[in-house]
Amino acid sequence: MASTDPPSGTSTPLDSAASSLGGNSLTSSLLRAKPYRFATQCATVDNPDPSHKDQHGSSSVPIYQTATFKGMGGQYDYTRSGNPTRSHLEHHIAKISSARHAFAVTSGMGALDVIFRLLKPGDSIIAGNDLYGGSNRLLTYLKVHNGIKVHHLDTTKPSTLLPVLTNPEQNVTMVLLETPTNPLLQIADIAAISAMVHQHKPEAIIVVDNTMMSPYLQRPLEHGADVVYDSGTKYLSGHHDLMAGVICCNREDLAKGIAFTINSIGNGLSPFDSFLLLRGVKTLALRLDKQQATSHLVAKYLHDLGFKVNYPGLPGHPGKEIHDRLASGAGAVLSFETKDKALSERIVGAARLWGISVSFGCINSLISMPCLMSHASIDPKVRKERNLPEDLIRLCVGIEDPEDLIDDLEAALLEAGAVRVVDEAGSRAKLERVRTAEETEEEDVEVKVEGEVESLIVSAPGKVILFGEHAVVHGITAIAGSVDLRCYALAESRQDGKVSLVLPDFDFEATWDIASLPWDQVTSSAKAPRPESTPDQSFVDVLAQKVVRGVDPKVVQSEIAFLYLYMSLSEHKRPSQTFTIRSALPIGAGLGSSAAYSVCISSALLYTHSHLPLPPSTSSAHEGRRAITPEQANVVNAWAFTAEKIIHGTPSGVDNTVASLGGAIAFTKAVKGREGGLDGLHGFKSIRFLLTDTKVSRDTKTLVAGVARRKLEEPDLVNPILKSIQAISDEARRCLTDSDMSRSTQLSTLEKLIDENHSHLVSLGVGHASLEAVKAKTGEQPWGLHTKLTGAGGGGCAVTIIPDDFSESSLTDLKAALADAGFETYETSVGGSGFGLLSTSRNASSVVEGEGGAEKTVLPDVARFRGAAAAELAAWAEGEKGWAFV
Ligand SMILES: N[C@@H](CCSC[C@H](N)C(=O)O)C(=O)O
Repeated sequence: MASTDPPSGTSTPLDSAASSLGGNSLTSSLLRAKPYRFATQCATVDNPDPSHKDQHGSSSVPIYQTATFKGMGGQYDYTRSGNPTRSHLEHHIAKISSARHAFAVTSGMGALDVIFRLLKPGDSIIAGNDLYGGSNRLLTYLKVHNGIKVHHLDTTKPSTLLPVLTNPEQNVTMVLLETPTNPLLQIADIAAISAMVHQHKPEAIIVVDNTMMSPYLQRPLEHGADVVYDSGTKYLSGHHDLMAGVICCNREDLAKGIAFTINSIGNGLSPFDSFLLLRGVKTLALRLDKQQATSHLVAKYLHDLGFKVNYPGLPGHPGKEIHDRLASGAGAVLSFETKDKALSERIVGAARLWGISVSFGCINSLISMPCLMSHASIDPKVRKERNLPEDLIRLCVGIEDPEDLIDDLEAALLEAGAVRVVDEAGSRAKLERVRTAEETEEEDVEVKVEGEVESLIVSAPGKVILFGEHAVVHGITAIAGSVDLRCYALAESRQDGKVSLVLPDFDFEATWDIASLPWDQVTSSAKAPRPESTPDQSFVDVLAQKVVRGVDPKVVQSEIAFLYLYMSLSEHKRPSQTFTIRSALPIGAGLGSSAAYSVCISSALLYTHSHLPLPPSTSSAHEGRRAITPEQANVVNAWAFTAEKIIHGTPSGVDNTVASLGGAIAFTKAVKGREGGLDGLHGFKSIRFLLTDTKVSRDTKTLVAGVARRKLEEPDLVNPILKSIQAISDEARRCLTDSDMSRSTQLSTLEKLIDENHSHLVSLGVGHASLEAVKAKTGEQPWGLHTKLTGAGGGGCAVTIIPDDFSESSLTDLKAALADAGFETYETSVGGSGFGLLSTSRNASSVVEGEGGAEKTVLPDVARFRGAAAAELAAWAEGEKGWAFV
């Protein structure tokens, strides 16, 4: 193993004496202090031990072709444990890889095996679903023989890792990334994934296979990875005349473990191969520059002919933006599809200059079919599941003349019948790709176009604060629960390059040209997988100033939140969609309508933009409960919180959490160094409430500020009230979660707490005559019910608990009496499901028994959804089967 000190000529700070010199000396000192560029670093091999001089001054590192070393207590004793030629190589590799430690072993797979030995039985590893066949084979071995759980996930979408990462039953200790992947050249955001993994699983190690890029183009340790390995057989050596693997890391503990394994199993690189590899590395930059330049030409050539080409250097590559951030070039491997396996075989067979061979990185150009060669060890069924096309051709571009390479490829394409000549004039005949018979057939029947996304309906509940409003601002616990008045969003795909937001309840509709949206404003902080804790204000400002169409401030905020999430979650697909959003919740009545809206847009976008996998479809409402995992709900909640922040500035997070997760929660805000927290209250049966909207509008900000001012001016009055409210919330929490408490005791306890909390709120100055009127009416005989204001007070809504045995006729009478007094009532229950999802696609919609027992697929009645009055939406949703809920 080798550890690096700053390489000579790389970063020596100017000493003070030099800086005091003038003229030539200063200029020369400055020049000497400049770090060497990569190509120079490659070509200059420093001695790992600067005090050691070769006795003959050899220009090239000698091959210490010896198994043993004489004497005792010296640096080397046995070549398995260490060898001077290998040390030189390892030192050199560490230097060019931004690494403190480097190790050279006998192959790339040998390197991965050494790294995998950091795992223990019971550990889980996350790896990509597009990865080198040999890595897949070794992972399968670990799964079958070593008790290690392996999760193959789509690493191009970091959010898909979250459910496994945050699952307490999965002890994820390693995440293995390839980027670009082999053979589909897909991009994984090393920086985003490393940050996410380190946040959720600080003990997990991010390992990156950097073979495709080599340290010249990408140095993953600089982006947060913990361990990087390369098959040295490829670009590092460059000539396909040796097998080698290298491992780099910065962490001492990992370096120790790796060194121990290499010495124990004895797969350190031999002296002769170390010499050869060191020689190859010297020309790495030179070779790759040439290979990469030609790769761009070849990729463009194939793309222009009409083939689907995978190469991150092509403008339309879906991961290009991320790749350009991580790496300084697209590399020299590309793959393309012909849509016909036999045709691909003919092309490969017809190539002459392109040698049919596995591997890549050689100065000679190679052509291969991954499914028959490098990835043949992956079960064909698994290859199919992972969308690895059997017809895929991989090209590894060498240093030959680009014209010769393109000529040879063109000849092979023509001979195989993959292209035909359409115009022979000019120095190069004009060709076009011949569509396969299957493709032409498919085009006739295929209705789904590329870029189309799933259409679906989502819904999210509103919330009611049962206890602790206002006091929550001052660090007192609030208890809030979901209400079964919900917001609904229908997301439909279209194909005209436009996106629409339709809010029928506001009589609002806007359509934007997707291409004309300000995409340059979507900074990495605003992007998936997880939103930043604060929305990007300059992005919000641009949307507000240049893009939104509405006039009503509520509509404007909803538009901005929608566009912010749509653009942040679009990544490169930018799908054409229409979002129609309806709400059964009264707007601005303190029932969390904006949070329900935020959860609807967040979930609809996360699912239709494939950041989250759709839950399995279900045929009954009951089966759908808990079909959406809490991990997915947390991702939805995080983006909904961003939308809430855009709409409200600094919301507490209670509303969106209840709208995402459902049930009830106890929320305590962190105040003055005291820790806050948010706990789900589990195990209580939903409770019926009557919500009464007084229709008296009020300004929440003014009411909150009023309580704060009173607290400052009259601390002796306000502080004891806050203390009592804390006691009320504590008792409510115990009562709601005590499974031994009888239902009647539970309800009567809540009634008592409702009365107490209401009188405290009145003392805090947030009562209102209209609320007192509701309280008095509901408390009258024969009803005798208990009511409190909910939310900001000063008008808005009151909440009345309805005992289980309260008769329907009494309820009808009460509602009529309240309506006569000018109030609007909503019957609801508290503590139901969080957000729900109903797929409208052909495959995932519900299947019911039709005439004669035959099964038929029933699509949701979207026309009814659009046309129903707000009060009828719940009945419409009830009638639709196949909902999945949190
Ligand atoms: N028969 C070998 C195939 C090696 S493929 C080598 C290389 N990593 C590539 O992607 O071409 C095996 O089964 O491992």
